[in-house]
Amino acid sequence: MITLRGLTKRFGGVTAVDDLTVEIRPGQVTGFLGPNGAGKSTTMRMVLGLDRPTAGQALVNGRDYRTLRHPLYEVGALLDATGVHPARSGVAHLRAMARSNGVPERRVAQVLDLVGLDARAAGKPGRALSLGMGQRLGIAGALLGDPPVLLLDEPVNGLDPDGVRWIRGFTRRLADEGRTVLVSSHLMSEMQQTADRLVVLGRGRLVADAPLAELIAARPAASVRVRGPEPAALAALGDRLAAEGATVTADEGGMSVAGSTAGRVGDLAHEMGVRLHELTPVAPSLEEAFLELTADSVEYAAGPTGGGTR
Ligand SMILES: Nc1ncnc2c1ncn2[C@@H]1O[C@H](COP(=O)(O)OP(=O)(O)OP(=O)(O)O)[C@@H](O)[C@H]1O
Repeated sequence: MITLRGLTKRFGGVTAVDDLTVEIRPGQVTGFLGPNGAGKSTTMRMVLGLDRPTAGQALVNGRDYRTLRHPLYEVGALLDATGVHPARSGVAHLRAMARSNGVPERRVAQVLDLVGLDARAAGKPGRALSLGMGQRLGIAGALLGDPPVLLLDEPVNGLDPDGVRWIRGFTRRLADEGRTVLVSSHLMSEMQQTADRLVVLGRGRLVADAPLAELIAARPAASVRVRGPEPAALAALGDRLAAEGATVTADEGGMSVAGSTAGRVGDLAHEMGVRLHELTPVAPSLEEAFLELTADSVEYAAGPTGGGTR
C-alpha cells in the first residue's frame, strides 16, 4: 500500500506535485498517468525517500521510507533504465546490491530467473545490455527483497513489442500475487493495456482516481452520427436540432450532431416521422479523453515555464 496525503513538492517557483492525496492499493496494477512534466517521477521519488516533500506525506505500508529498517524488503523500484555501471556485469551489480542490503546472495539467481535473464545475459557488462535486458535487470534489482510494493517509472519506454508484452504480463503477475504495483506512463494507450486503476496527474494535481473501466464508461459521447435514406427529411431534422442548440455538420449520407444525445435525436426523428438507418454515439478515444482531462498541464508543459530543468 502506498498512501499519499497532501503530498506537495515545490522546486523554486515550480510546483511539481500539488496537494496529492491518494491511496494505491495492493493486488492491482495502478497506472500513474500524466503528460511529461505532470509530476509522476517526483511523486515516485518522494515515495522512495529520494526527494523530501515540501508538505504532506508519502507512506509505504504506513511508514515514511526514511524510517524503514530494510527498505528493499518493503518497496522495489525501477526509476531509470538500469543504473548498471558500463563495465560491470548485471550479476555483479545485483550481488553488490544484495550485499549492501542484507539480502542473501542466493536470491540473485532467483530474481534473474524470475525476469528471464540467463547466465550469459546476466554476465554481460552494462554497456553491452540492450534496453530490454536493462529493464529486466532493473526489475530483478527491484525484486531482490521480494517487496510487497513496486514502483516502475515508464518501464516500457523505448522497448520493442516483445519487451512491452513481457512488462505487461509481468506487472500483471506481480499484482496477482497481491503486491501493490504502481506503473507510470504518459501514454493512455499503454495504460489501457496494463492498468486496473488509473491515477491521473495534470500539472502536479490529481485529475482522476478511478478504475479504468469507470473512466472509459464516463467518457462523454462527443457526437452522434445520423444517417437516413431521405436527405430532405434528414435536413429538416438537422434544422430542428440546430434550433435546439446542437451543432450539426452535414457529411456524406447523413450528418454528425454534437451537443445533443442519441436519445434526443431518435425521439425527435420519431416525432417528425424521419426514417433513420443509423444513430451512433461517437465517443472520443481514450487518448482524447485523457488529453481533455490533462489539458491544463499540456498547455503548461508547452508554455514558456513548462520545460524546467531537473
Ligand atoms: N530537481 C528538480 N529541480 C527543478 N525542477 C524539477 C526537478 N525535478 C522535477 N522538476 C520539475 O517538476 C515538474 C514535474 O516533473 P516530473 O519529472 O516529476 O514529471 P513527470 O510527470 O515524471 O514527467 P516526465 O515523464 O517527463 O518525467 C516539471 O516541471 C519538472 O521540470
